Amino acid sequence: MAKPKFSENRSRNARGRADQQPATTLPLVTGRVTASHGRHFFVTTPEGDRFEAHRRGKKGDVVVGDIVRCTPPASGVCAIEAIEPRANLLYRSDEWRVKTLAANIDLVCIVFASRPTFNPWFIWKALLASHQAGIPALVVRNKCDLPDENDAARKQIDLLRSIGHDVIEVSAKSEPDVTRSTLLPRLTGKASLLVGQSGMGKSTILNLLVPHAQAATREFSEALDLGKQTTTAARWYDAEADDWRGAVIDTPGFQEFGLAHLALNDILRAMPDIAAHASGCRFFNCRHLKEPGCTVKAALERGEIDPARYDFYRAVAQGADTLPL
Ligand SMILES: Nc1nc2c(ncn2[C@@H]2O[C@H](COP(=O)(O)OP(=O)(O)OP(=O)(O)O)[C@@H](O)[C@H]2O)c(=O)[nH]1
Ligand SMILES: [Zn+2]
Repeated sequence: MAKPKFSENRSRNARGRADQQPATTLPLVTGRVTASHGRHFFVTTPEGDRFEAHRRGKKGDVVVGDIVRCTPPASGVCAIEAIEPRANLLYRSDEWRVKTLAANIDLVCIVFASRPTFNPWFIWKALLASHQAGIPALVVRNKCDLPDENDAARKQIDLLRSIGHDVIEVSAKSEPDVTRSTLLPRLTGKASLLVGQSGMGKSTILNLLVPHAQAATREFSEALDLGKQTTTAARWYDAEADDWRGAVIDTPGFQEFGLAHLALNDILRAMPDIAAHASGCRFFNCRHLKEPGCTVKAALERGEIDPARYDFYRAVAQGADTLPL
């Protein structure tokens, strides 16, 4: 997994500012942020101890997956003093703004199924966001036991594979053992973030991989007195089963990936089916939207680009920065 430098107690994140200096002289405890709700966090140490944490100074900068240094817990609660540098950071967004989703992820698993009807844009957005964050992605088609009306799932898999994405097909509920043995070789030793539209089978897959996940969720809700309230933050579950080690990060109530931070170059790099036609445009900084003499538009008109993919490209590119290629 991209790494918990648990034993290190360095101060390179403290940046020498007074408000970031530890308020205690006792040695700091290092751990992983495994859950969050507003300004409350759960930090888990490498020994498996878990305690509630608050960010010193009430900064909104802690995200699930962070390795943090905390004051030794008093009555089960500690203060997060510093965040270790992150290997990567994924974003999500809602209607109003872009927010962080999770840090230090090794693999993004994008789950979809033929029922309920999936939205290809969700998959494509997740692929863009993963690519931009520099994290490999694995597309998981679940519920293969259900009929695939109009072959929508099959066509999607063919498209994704044709542009170089890794896709596996499972039936988490009807074939749990096969699903587990298909997933484990890909997930072992990694921190894998599960994303998917509601009802695609994320929870079923999570419970298959980390059987204690439900109990851990209950414990978290009780400790923070959340009741039935759901949270939009991710949750990190360490798996220490006999047959595998790794972590699975669940994203309940997940809405959208934040793509507002993407530049045109990022989008094209993550869409090779569009980028393949993006050489020879009349303008060197062509955005392949309305410019005359555009080779992407010409390829679209010749039927060499999937119109649905171009529509998606256009929607995302219209919100992107204009950087010359
Ligand atoms: N037929 C079939 N049903 C499945 C499969 N996997 C999950 N389901 C069912 O699909 C429904 C939704 O599964 P969940 O695991 O709750 O889906 P989710 O993605 O976690 O949904 P949210 O909690 O809303 O985000 C449940 O009724 C599952 O039993 C499968 O492989 N085949
Ligand atoms: Zn162009």
